[in-house]
Amino acid sequence: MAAMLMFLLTLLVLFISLVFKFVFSTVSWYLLTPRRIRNIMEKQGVRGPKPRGITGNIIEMFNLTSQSTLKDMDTLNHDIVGRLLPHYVNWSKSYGKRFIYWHGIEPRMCVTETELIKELMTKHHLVTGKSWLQQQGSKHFTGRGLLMANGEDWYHQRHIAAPAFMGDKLKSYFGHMVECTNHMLQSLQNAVESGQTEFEIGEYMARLTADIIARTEFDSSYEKGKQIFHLLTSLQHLCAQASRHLCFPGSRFLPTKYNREIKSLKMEVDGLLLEIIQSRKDCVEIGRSSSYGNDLLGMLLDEAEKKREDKFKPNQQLIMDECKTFFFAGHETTALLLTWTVMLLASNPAWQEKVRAEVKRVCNGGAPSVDQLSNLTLLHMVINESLRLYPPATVLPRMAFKDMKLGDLFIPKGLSIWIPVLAIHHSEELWGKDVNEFNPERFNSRPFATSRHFIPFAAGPRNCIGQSFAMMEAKIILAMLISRFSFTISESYRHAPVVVMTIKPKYGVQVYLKPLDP
Ligand code: HEM
Repeated sequence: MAAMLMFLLTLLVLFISLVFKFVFSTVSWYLLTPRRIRNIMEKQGVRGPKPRGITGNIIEMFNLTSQSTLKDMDTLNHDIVGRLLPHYVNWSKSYGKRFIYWHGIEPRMCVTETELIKELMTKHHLVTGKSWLQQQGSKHFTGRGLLMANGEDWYHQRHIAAPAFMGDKLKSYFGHMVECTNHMLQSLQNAVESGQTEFEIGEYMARLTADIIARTEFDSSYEKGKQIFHLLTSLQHLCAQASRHLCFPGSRFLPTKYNREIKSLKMEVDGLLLEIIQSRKDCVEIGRSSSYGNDLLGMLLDEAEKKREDKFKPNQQLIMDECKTFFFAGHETTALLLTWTVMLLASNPAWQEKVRAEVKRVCNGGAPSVDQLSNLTLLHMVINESLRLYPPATVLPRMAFKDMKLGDLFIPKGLSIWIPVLAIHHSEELWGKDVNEFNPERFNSRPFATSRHFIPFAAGPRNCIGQSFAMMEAKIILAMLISRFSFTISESYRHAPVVVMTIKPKYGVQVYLKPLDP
């Protein structure tokens, strides 16, 4: 009896301490820490809009962007910051260059000063990273893949993936890129021959870049991986709404329609990826193949095999997360870059002609060779200008995991620093009066191309791992497209950029295509 009482008492004490711990961490998480961070930043003169309960400023941001993107833009101009980041415009007017706002309970300090940004990206990459809210938001999408990894995990994952994007390995993708582009050009040609004149070029670019990433990184193809790609796109759309669903304590555990939908999609994608991974393993086990393959998936499987005792050895879930990360990061961003560039060239015929003449001169009328790519300087300038006006990643987030100094500021642990890339790329102060005009000439001088306020691929050790891959791909595709077709913007094109994780044309980009004489 006494033993029984003792047991029940222990259970009770355990239960009370668990409840106490839960209450304390909830109060600290939702109230004390945000309040502490706010006080510290206010004392340093960093202020911002008043947060509303646990939703912070999310509702205000949501209402402002819903309003500003309700209609199409009146004309085809590139003055898009007020449309896509209306909250940034309002708050920077009221509170200055540095301000703090609340994404739910997560404090985010917006910074546009280039010196601070450089310091943050180059010096503090190991003590800053992706926040809990961001990680939770993409937990069922790209999971703990490279894009969302932090600290030592990030370091090891980056180390494993980096060789896939360098030197000869990178050059080895060239042939695949040309082959996939030829395939797309042929389907455009067939459509033209059957009488079609208008094309939504975004669809073609999305399919082409999916095909390229599938072939180069996973030895598959768009057609083979179609089901995975569609499921991933649906997952991405759901995850883009995550912040609205994650504000409330414990909301991620509730069986809401949103949570159920997202989990079931994730299970479906993972199931399909598992089949691909298993079939690679089976090929090695039964002796049909001597290695897991030369692509990124093969490298990850090799690593999992090699480092059996290592705590950083990629497990099955991480391999699947990495596949999803590279597919998402490596296909959509490049497709958008290409789509916006076609829109810009279609509405700027003089530049289209200049680039076409350069491609003709450099490539002698054929597809470019890997060595000729660096001679396509005008095309390079056009791509940069497109990345400046429509950077696929509009903001760069970094959360401080330790107290640190940034310039003259003391940054407390738990504060997220947000770099509004789109606003920096459209700053009149940094780029001059013609900031919202398409003028690739501004990239003619080298210092501009490498300047600190041009950061479409981020900067420092945690920059885009696929930057060279993306630039090579974009140059090949645009050079081949421009030498086969001339294009003008269609009357049905509606200029309506929106942000759904990345900057997208809401209704696609419709162009008229005309085949050129060979
Ligand atoms: C025009 C095309 C692209 C743009 C504009 C772009 C932009 C970016 C940016 C801004 C980041 C930093 C994100 C952050 O830290 O929050 C990033 C990271 C990343 N990108 Fe790209 N990217 C492009 C193409 C690619 C391609 C082709 C791949 C792979 C094949 C790729 C894979 C990645 C990965 C894995 C990361 C995470 C790197 C890390 O955290 O260490 N990206 N990209």
